[in-house]
Amino acid sequence: MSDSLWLIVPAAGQGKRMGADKPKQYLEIAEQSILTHTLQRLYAAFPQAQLVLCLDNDDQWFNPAWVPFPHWQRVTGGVERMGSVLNALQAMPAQAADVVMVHDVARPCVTPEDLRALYQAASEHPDGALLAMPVADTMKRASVDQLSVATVPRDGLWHALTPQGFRYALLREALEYAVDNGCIVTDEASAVEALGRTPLLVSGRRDNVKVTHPGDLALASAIMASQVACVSERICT
Ligand SMILES: Nc1ccn([C@@H]2O[C@H](COP(=O)(O)OP(=O)(O)OP(=O)(O)O)[C@@H](O)[C@H]2O)c(=O)n1
Ligand SMILES: C[C@](O)(CO)[C@H](O)COP(=O)(O)O
Repeated sequence: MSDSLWLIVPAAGQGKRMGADKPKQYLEIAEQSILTHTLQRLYAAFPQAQLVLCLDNDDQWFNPAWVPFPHWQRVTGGVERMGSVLNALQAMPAQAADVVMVHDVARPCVTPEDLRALYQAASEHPDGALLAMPVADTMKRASVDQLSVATVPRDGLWHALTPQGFRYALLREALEYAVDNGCIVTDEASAVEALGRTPLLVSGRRDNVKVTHPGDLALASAIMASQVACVSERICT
C-alpha cells in the first residue's frame, strides 16, 4: 500500500433516526463502540494510512484510546455530512495526487477485502470509485399517501455504500463546488458527478450495512458475529 492514503471518517452525526440516548457511533456491539469497530476494520486494511476523524464539538463520548492509528487528527464536524468531509479535506496537508477514502463511522461491518478492492479502484480510476451494490428488489414509486403508483425499472440502479475514494484535488474541488452552488449532497460521488465526472461503481458485499434505524444494531451485531465465525472456521466467501 502507498503511504499517501488518507482516510476520512465522518463521525459527527447525531443519529436522529436511531433515537438513542447518545449518537449511534457510541452504541456498543460486543462491548465495543461502533466507532471502535469501524476504526479497527480500517486499521486492519490500512495500518499506515493517515486518519482524519470528524467529530462534533459538543461530543461527550469520544475516547482517543479507541483510535488504533499512529497518525491521526480530529476535525470539527459540519452541519451536514458533506461539511464534515470538507472540513477534513481543508485541514489535511494532502497532495493533489494522494488518494482520500471516506468511510461512514456508521458502517462497522465493512471487510478488509472490500476496503482493499475499493482502494485499488480509487487509485486506478481517474474519476474515483465507490463501493456499491445493484438493487435486488422490484422498485416501487410511492404517492404521498404511500400508495404504489408505479414500478421503476431497476436496471442500472445501485445502492451507494462507503468507502468512496478519490484523488484529493478532485474531491476537494467537487465538495467546494457543491457548497458554492448551494447543493447538499449525501455522498462524495454525488459531488464528483456534478462536475461531469463518472466514478466507478465497485460491487461490494451486501452486509456492509449502515446502522441507521433501531433494528440495525441487532443486524450489524449478527453480521459481525457471522463474519468472525467465518474467519475462524475459514468458510468465508
Ligand atoms: N453533520 C454530520 C452528519 C453526519 N455525519 C456522519 O455521516 C455518516 C452518515 O450519516 P447518517 O447515517 O445520516 O448519520 P447521522 O447523521 O448520525 O444519522 P441521522 O441522519 O439519523 O441523524 C455518519 O457516519 C455520521 O456520523 C457527519 O460526520 N456529520
Ligand atoms: C454515503 C452514504 O453512506 C451513502 O449511502 C451516506 O451516508 C448516506 O446517508 P443517508 O443520508 O442516510 O442516505
